[in-house]
Amino acid sequence: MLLLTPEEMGRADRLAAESGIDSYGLMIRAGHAVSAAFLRLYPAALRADVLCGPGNNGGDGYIAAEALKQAGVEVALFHLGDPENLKGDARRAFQACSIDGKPVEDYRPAAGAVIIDALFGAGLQRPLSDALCMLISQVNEAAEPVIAVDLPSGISGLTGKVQGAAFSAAHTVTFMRAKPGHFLLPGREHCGRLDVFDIGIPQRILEEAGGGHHLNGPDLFASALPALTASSHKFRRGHLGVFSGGPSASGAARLSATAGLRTGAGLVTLAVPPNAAMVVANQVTAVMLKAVPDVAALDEWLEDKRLSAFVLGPGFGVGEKARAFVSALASRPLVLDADGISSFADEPDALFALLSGADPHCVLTPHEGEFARLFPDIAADDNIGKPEKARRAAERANAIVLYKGADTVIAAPDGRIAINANAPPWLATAGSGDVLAGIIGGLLAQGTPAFEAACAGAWLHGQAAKRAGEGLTAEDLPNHLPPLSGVS
Ligand SMILES: NC(=O)C1=CN([C@@H]2O[C@H](COP(=O)(O)OP(=O)(O)OC[C@H]3O[C@@H](n4cnc5c(N)ncnc54)[C@H](O)[C@@H]3O)[C@@H](O)[C@H]2O)[C@@H](O)CC1
Ligand SMILES: Nc1ncnc2c1ncn2[C@@H]1O[C@H](COP(=O)(O)OP(=O)(O)O)[C@@H](O)[C@H]1O
Ligand SMILES: [K+]
Repeated sequence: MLLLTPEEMGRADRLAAESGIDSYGLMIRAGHAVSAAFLRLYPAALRADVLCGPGNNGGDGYIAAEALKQAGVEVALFHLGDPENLKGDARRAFQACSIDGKPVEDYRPAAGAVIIDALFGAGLQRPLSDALCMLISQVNEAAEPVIAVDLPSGISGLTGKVQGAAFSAAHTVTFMRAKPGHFLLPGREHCGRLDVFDIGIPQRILEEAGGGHHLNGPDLFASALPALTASSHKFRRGHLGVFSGGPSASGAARLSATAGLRTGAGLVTLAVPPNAAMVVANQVTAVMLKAVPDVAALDEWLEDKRLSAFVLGPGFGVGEKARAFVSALASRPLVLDADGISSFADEPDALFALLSGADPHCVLTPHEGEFARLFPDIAADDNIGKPEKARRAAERANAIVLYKGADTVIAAPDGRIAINANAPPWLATAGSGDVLAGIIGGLLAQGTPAFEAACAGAWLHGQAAKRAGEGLTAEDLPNHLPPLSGVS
């Protein structure tokens, strides 16, 4: 699903105005969506406390306040700054509002009221003042429900970051399209339940204004998933190679291998150091085994062109052997995870050189610590959010970067960005990342392009976790993957 950044939403606004759409009409519909949400969600509320800011977010608030008054609700109105300074549509909305307001400095939360937060939305530009931070923390502590207009004030719609302080809303009402900040952390947690209302901007304008950011879901990858046909044969379903660590460190690679097989790879082979062969042989059945002691053996194995993708990293061990193996694998579809990433901490440029020059066919799957090892300067840049960090990393590495976390972001060197939001918190369990690497490897092996494989992998991983339920362990995940033929 297309997401719009605040800047893109502003562009959509301008394009809508240029095409003859009445911008005040948009504001009226936005304000009415907010008042309707209040009436639907809180029919027993004693009062609506509407807090209006100095821009169009405040304008939506004035429209909502008047509509609630007309519906018979007791409304208390508070404004930030002098409302006589309001401009454009917000000024018109203020003038059309028949409620006398007070300065927001006078506001004290009271029991039984529902707060409508119309202080700042897409136009938030800098951290909030100390006085506003204090007000917001009082409201959050009072724990009366907050309905946020567009975004909880204090949350950046671009990055999801808190600018000083932010309301913890029970509901957020936004318009036309959600923004990245609704799904990125900590923004997602401040939004409560998110409702997106259509206020009448045509789809073609939204598509012209936006394009980079998407919410991850089947619309991004379903058409690129492998489809089974009557003539399918295991050799046509791809052969995934997964590299294992030594005898005491093979569990992670076994998890990846099982996940790759469950995702539909026709064949999966665990490549093991010879001293791990017996241990691993005792643990696997459908997954095959091959002793690959060194790079010479790997080069020989790679002559088999039916091997169509690889996973390297889970439990592999950090060091020279990993770097040498990656060097041999760099031109093939590859998921580089965990130790495979950390092995390049001292020389990330060596990895980027290996991956440069071809169509991106490698998926890097760092968690926060691994990301900082490969991209220390990007990780340390506090001025940008997670999607931009992932995008810059993808561009630098010429690879798909799947930046893990509760708000996993997938980015491609060409600028495509997907934010994944279907993962339940119980996915934070040992070995779940190894399963994710295997799912993506299984898709790469079947010919799914790298960006789509990474997006599908993150989404399928989240769905499997939901289906397995709370208390799952990583071993449960492959058994709960949804059938690919049902993904649409
Ligand atoms: N298509 C759309 O996008 C529509 C948007 N509407 C509303 O318009 C809003 C965006 O309006 P604006 O662009 O006017 O932006 P906002 O109303 O979010 O905020 C802009 C105002 O806040 C001030 N400001 C920014 N950060 C501040 C800070 N930290 N401390 C104090 N003041 C600060 C700015 O100087 C400016 O006056 C949306 O969030 C939405 O609620 C609706 O009216 C309907 C249509
Ligand atoms: N709070 C959370 N909510 C949802 N998913 C999470 C959360 N924390 C981590 N995850 C996901 O769980 C997986 C953990 O992977 P990783 O950090 O590599 O752990 P491990 O090495 O133990 O497998 C990632 O896919 C990550 O996105
Ligand atoms: K708001």
